[in-house]
Amino acid sequence: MTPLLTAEGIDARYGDVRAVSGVSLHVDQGELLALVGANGAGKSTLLRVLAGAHRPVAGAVGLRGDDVTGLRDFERNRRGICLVPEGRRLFASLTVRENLLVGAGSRRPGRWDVDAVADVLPMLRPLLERNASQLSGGQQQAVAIGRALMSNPDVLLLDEVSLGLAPIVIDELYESLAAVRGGGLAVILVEQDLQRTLAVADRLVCMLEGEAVLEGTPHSLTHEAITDAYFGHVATPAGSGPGGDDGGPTTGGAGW
Ligand SMILES: Nc1ncnc2c1ncn2[C@@H]1O[C@H](COP(=O)(O)OP(=O)(O)OP(=O)(O)O)[C@@H](O)[C@H]1O
Repeated sequence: MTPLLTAEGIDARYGDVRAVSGVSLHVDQGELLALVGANGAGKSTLLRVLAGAHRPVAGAVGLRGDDVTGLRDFERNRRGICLVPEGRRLFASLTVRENLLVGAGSRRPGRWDVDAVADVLPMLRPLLERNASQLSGGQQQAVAIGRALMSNPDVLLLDEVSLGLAPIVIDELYESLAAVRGGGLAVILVEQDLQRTLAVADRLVCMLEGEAVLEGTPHSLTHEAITDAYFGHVATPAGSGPGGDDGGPTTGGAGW
């Protein structure tokens, strides 16, 4: 079976800064692939390369076997790749409903309209006529996800959806994500909270200093292997385990 979305040998830079180096990965229809790694590992850059928002210096992006490397972000959006970037980027002067309708611009056929979005993101239903500037962080994130769904994507790229949000709001967003995934949608998720990631991911790829250093299913990988790949060392020094202050993974308070 041809994977839905592929990256082959991606190199990406910001001037002299090498952000992604030789990364290959794929996601299948209906699969949730988690991208994990420390701050600066290259996860956001890789998502932007997949979405067409950052041009790689080498490598190729494929969608259903077609090479889409030369297509711009809006062209890839029309073909079913949609990025929810870190930072939400809503139109502050528009209502929630209007922000959602902006996402429908690609006019791809599919199941998503304002009502269907409000069904899976119920916190939005009472807010549809409210101005986006009046929303909490969690509500803004829900709008950003809903706006992406309105484009009827085949693959959704989610960058740090839970950043800065209260745990109860994150729980609600993850419940919505489970509802959203029906119907074969593929998701690539960047998330700092490893415990949450392991609970929802079908497969994960760990990045370190721009490279993909570990890949497998949550069941096939030990916590030690993930932690070592995350930090780039073989043994975890005393006092610097996951969830510490060194930019490492957070575990939502539960040890693993
Ligand atoms: N706009 C930019 N200009 C210059 N360098 C950048 C820019 N954005 C990212 N970088 C650098 O590229 C590298 C990869 O960053 P990237 O944001 O992709 O990593 P990340 O894994 O998503 O980290 P984070 O979790 O902090 O977002 C880092 O060294 C970062 O400093």
